[in-house]
Amino acid sequence: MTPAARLAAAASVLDSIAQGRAPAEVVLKAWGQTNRYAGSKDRRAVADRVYRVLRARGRLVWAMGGREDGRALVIGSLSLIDGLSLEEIEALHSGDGYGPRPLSKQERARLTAGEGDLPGWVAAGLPEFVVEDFKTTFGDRWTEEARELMAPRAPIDLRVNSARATVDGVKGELTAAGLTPERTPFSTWGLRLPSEPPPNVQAQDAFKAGQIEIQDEGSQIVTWLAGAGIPFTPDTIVVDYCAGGGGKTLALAAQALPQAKPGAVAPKPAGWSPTGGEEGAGGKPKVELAAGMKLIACDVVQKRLDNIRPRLQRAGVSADLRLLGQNGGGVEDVNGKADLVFVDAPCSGSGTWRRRPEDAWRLKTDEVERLHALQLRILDQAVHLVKPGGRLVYVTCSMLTGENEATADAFEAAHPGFIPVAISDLLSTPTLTDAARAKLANAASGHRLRLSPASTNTDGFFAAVYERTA
Ligand SMILES: C[S@@+](CC[C@H](N)C(=O)[O-])C[C@H]1O[C@@H](n2cnc3c(N)ncnc32)[C@H](O)[C@@H]1O
Repeated sequence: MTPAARLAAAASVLDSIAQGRAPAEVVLKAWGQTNRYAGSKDRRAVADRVYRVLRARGRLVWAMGGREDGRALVIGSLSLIDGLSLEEIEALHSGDGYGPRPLSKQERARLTAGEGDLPGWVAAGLPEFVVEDFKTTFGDRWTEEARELMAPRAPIDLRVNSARATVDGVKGELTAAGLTPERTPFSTWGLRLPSEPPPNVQAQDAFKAGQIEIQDEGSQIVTWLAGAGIPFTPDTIVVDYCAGGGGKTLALAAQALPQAKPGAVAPKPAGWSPTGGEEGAGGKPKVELAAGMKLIACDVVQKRLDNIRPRLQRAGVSADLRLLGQNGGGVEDVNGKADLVFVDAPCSGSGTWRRRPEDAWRLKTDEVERLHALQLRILDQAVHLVKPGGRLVYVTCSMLTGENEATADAFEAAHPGFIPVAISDLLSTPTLTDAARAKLANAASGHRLRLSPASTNTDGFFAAVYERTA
């Protein structure tokens, strides 16, 4: 493909992203599959342009006079991001071959007009209502938080399944496979890979053998805090109330598993083979949860629960998967019995915008209000499961007050029987490093904690921890 044809392709992919709800990654993959003439370098170039545009979208829309179509955004990006002159941009828009048609008079005028004084939210690259929220939450730090939230090249974090392997063992294995893993600073079971070149984690033997899962360190941290100090015995009941893809279900389970010894050869699931084999389908897990610890993973979407099953098998753990009704029906037998109820509530996902910048422009204020109401409804249902003296943990991967502090405030007002548990009381868990203890003790506000790309180099997370008193 010519450079011009790649630009035309990027514009059309951007239009498809804007018209639907699918992640940019999925749209790009579909484009590659239907345009077989595009080689790997073409696909890389198109993806690179698309992501550069998505990260700078606010500024580009502003520069192009409010136009939001892919063509306008690509033209704007050539000027504002690549720094090309008008002549160079015109040369790429000759209309020849599969390249984009020549610039219109208006487009030329926009490119020569200059940016002028940008409003703060445009410069920050986030929707206006988000910037207002950030100013209130982060004060002077808001620009740094905004910049890092939309910054490219978020690392790929792995959680080592400590029942199957040691962190150093996996680190050595991945290094031998040509990757460059480093230990994560805060999770003792974490490894971090650079995002470039993109590592194919699923192709690694360690992944196929259930030794690693892709999980952001922030997600690991909130799960470690949730499980901190919970005595995992045969009578312990842990409920992952919004299990979704099962990432935190697996991490909750991992805390109850006996750990692999350093230097030990990691056990592989039955049926495991280096090519993937059938470990997910037929493999009988060799490692079981600490005898009898009961893990219940719930969701309102059956397909999500179905997708957890092979992950559980690969990791060698078991869980009771329960489909909930919208009113929370389906777990009545657990009422008042759970030691830990983990509510990783549906949210805007704004904590992951560095990985999915397209979502920033899809979010509207009324959606945040809808999510806030849903989060409260889910918490109202989940509280019934917690036993007296048991723990409730509310988590989001959101950066927004409306889904974090506002939801926690409303929950606390409605449920005085749930008292705050200070984050500082949970930091001694061996799954956190000393660096984490120092950092999180500072970052916490009593029983509430925020993590973010700028403050902890993780995705954005919020956690609030409670104990049921009566
Ligand atoms: C943020 S996701 C969970 C992600 C998951 N914990 C993980 O780590 O992969 C929220 C999940 O809550 C589920 N959900 C939505 N409404 C619910 C409800 N009323 N009760 C329980 N789960 C619900 C959604 O289907 C979604 O899978």
